[in-house]
Amino acid sequence: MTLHVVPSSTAASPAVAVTHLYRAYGSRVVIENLNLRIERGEFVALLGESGCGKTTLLRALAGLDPIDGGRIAAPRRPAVVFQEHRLLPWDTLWRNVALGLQAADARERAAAALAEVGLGDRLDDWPRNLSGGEAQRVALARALMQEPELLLLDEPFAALDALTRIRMHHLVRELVATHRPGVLLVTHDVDEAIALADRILVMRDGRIAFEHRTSGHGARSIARAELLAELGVVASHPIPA
Ligand SMILES: Nc1ncnc2c1ncn2[C@@H]1O[C@H](COP(=O)(O)OP(=O)(O)OP(=O)(O)O)[C@@H](O)[C@H]1O
Repeated sequence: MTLHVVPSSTAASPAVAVTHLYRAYGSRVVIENLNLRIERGEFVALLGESGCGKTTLLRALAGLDPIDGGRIAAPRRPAVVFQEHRLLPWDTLWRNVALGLQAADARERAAAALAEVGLGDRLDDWPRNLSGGEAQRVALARALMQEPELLLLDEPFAALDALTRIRMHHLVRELVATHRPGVLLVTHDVDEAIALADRILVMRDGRIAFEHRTSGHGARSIARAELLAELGVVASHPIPA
């Protein structure tokens, strides 16, 4: 438990640079010599079998867990959106988004962030009145308030119904195009990764074992087959088209 997230300096620096990362729980090594660089404005998705260490990596990048070796260089503390919204039930939506910000314009800034996610008319509403999709919109607004250089998304759409998930995909693409943070999305959904990411990583044996750059629709079906094979999902009975 030695090194941790250290600030990186120049404007040209990436959203995050990870070198030789190592993390173990007792004798169980989960991350070993992992290297990863995400540029600002770049959308990266991380796939991998259950238990391969995706959440462990994300929590280390977020500064929520210690690391046992290597280096994580980030210009600023990353913002995180989890699968569950983690809103405070006793605070109104704008106060949840403002995160205790004491500035005189805190309400105004929270209102702008909520407007960006389509909830500009719900400032004084309460988390209990939100649908699952709306709650995740508020969680995204709260993350954007931090003006992150790196946005970490830990399966934020997994609990949503299919249509809401597609709407959220459009929204998150828009927000990333506007604010240009680097993004790391942990997901189990190969199609979600293909729909959203510029670059898809597969984690295995504690490191990044495979990398795919998405480019245009023609390449997407190839990418899907390739990614499923990397994830060890091989159809013994191909589904007819
Ligand atoms: N606090 C902990 N103490 C001990 N072992 C842990 C702890 N957290 C995670 N692990 C172990 O580390 C490994 C990686 O877990 P992690 O949650 O990072 O995997 P994951 O890829 O995110 O899995 P999933 O896709 O199922 O969420 C697992 O074997 C898990 O049991």
